[in-house]
Amino acid sequence: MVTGGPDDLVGATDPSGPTTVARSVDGVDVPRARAAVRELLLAVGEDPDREGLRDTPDRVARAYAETFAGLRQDPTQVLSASFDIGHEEMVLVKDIEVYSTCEHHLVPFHGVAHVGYIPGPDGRVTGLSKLARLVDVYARRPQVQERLTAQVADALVAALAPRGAIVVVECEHLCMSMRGVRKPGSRTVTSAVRGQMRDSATRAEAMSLIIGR
Ligand SMILES: Nc1nc2c(ncn2[C@@H]2O[C@H](COP(=O)(O)OP(=O)(O)OP(=O)(O)O)[C@@H](O)[C@H]2O)c(=O)[nH]1
Ligand SMILES: [Zn+2]
Repeated sequence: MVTGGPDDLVGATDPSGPTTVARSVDGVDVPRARAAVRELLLAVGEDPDREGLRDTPDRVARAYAETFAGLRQDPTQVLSASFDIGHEEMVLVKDIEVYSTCEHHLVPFHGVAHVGYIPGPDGRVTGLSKLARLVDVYARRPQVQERLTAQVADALVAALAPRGAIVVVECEHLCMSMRGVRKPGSRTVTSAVRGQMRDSATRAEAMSLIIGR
């Protein structure tokens, strides 16, 4: 897994950016991203050389490296730290903040995720923070909410072999708020339910824990 920081710094001079140019940040080809952002600014009728925009292609390239860092992260590594505490009842972490990017418009969608599971017969659990990290791995990619929800549930099942798992994601999509149909405040709710969590009583228990604020 790649962590933060420039992978390679060269002292090159670029007419559209700062003197020291990061060639690659977290695996993102920065010169290429810079050139693309500059083109976009030109395409919408802006002047990328005016003072306020001069460093924008570089900033956006670095911001994208962070926004899409999940493309280069391995969810199995995130969940590798599991431990046996003999707990066989439901574990649920709710209201995990989600910031992701709609793959159709490349604008954010944001909200919360609730991630729960029932450990397998071995009582193996993972660290609570790892559930939030798992959400981030899949959120920091160009995404649709349904896939994000299913990927988190499936990664949990693959790594922990739990009896059951549930993931509920509630997000507002800025592509529906700030443009397009322009319906600010609408929230999309998606769920992925696996294994014993599909049983109606268990599912109802999980949902009541999620809904009960
Ligand atoms: N199912 C699903 N749809 C999404 C998600 N994010 C955005 N969308 C939708 O993707 C659709 C793309 O529709 P298109 O007709 O191809 O694009 P568009 O002309 O920009 O559509 P409008 O947003 O309606 O203006 C829109 O209906 C969006 O609301 C998501 O996570 N899941
Ligand atoms: Zn969108």
